[in-house]
Amino acid sequence: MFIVVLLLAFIVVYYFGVNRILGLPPGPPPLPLIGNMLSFDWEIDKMLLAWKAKYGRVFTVWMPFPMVVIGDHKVLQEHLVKDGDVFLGRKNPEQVMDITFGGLYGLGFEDNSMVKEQRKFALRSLHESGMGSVALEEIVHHFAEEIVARWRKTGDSAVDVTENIMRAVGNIVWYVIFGITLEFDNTVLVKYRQLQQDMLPYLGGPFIMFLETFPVLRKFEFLFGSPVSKLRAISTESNNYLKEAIATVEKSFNADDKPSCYIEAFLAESKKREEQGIEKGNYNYDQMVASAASLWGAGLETTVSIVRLCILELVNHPDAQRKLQKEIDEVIGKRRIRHADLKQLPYISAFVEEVFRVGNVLPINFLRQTMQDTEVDGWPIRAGTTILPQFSMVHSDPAEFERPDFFCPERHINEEGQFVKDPRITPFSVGKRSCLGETLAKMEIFVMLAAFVQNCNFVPVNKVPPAIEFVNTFGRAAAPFLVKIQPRN
Ligand code: HEM
Repeated sequence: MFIVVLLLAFIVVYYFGVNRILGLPPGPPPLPLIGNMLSFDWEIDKMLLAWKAKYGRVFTVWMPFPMVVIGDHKVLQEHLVKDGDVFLGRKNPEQVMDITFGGLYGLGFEDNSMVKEQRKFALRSLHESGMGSVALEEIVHHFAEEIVARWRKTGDSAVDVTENIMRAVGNIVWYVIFGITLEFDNTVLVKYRQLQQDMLPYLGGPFIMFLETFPVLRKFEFLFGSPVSKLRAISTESNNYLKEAIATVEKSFNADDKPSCYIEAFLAESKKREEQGIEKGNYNYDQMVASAASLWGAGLETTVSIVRLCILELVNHPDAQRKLQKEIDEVIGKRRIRHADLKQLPYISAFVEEVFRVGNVLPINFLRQTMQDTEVDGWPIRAGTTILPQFSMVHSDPAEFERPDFFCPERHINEEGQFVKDPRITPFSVGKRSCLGETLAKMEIFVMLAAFVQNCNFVPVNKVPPAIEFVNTFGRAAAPFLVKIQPRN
């Protein structure tokens, strides 16, 4: 009896007082072990906005470990941008990284001690080997035109646009990593992508989710149907695709040539260190494989998701589609559209900005970790605290955007008809861990969308356009939909 009373007293104190005792900002009361997980809803931003209304613009949520949520534009700018180095760390999924890559490697979930060096190297090498270049834009055009040619032949059929977009975006990321593209119908990328999808049920399963908080559970995996060994088997198979591609780059690699992709730049740095007798440090094979996986993982589904959503919005908003086509017809005509033309195309900029606002491709942003003691909005925050910079909450906050669920590119057009960039819309996040591929993603999305509407009309299969519904897992994407594609003259 005494133990039961003690246990109940502990639960009550924990429920009402744990945030205060730990000096964390207030938030929904958590339960021991499971935190706020019972309240979890995949409509994450709606759930978080309700808590923001109740607890303030900085609050604590336990999933099941505590994280300080920032979903306010001003606070994000004031702290994550101005104090970038303080918010540089990640709360890394250490167990998942150990199972899939043998440790904290890659770009995104690397060890916090190597983030500055590896991020700087990746940014420099991606730019030196062509990210943002006209040559890469040519490749995007090539794939956009291949898709247009295929779609223009689809006649009266109902088309799922996903696979063609995936093949194009997948090839572009592959090119950035390995310096080659594959034939459009080559199945390697489709198979590799399928393996990533096969991992999702295990990654999202309760056992793996709890493993991060209670690593001791790994000893009892036999009780849970061995999700760890299944995850390890799939990731070994998928890493083998990357290892084969790396081996091909190694065969033709010449250290005297300018690197043409991320892997060549990595090999060059590693060789330089070897020749100079410097410790190879983080320029090792495991880091190279995991970085390739990070670039693919971060660059594929995100971009595919936004391009698909552009098409879904076009079908749902025929007026917007006509405006885009009119703008392109008047400014560009029939010639190939260049990324540099964007300045003269305010409506397409506004359309993409609005897709970014409603798209929110990461339902929960990557978690950060404070590198030193600091304060956020008046709350003292200790080094090592997990931070969730949930910028997407800003995008769907009715206090920031009138009728946030309503898709309206005109929000971003001023009275003079010019596009006005809204600083509150930050789909690539903010601060020193923001997206590494922003330049590439924006160029891909613009070039593809422009080529698609210049050459095709997207119309509903029936009279009513497909519903705009989202499927949330680790990424957020529009549910499968079909459209009809009519060639424009
Ligand atoms: C529409 C497309 C994309 C969107 C919306 C997007 C968005 C994001 C977001 C929100 C983050 C997390 C930032 C944070 O921690 O706060 C991120 C990280 C990252 N993205 Fe992207 N991304 C896109 C495309 C790409 C592409 C094309 C690449 C490269 C090929 C890429 C590479 C990365 C990497 C490596 C990181 C981890 C950065 C770090 O941890 O320092 N992303 N991205």
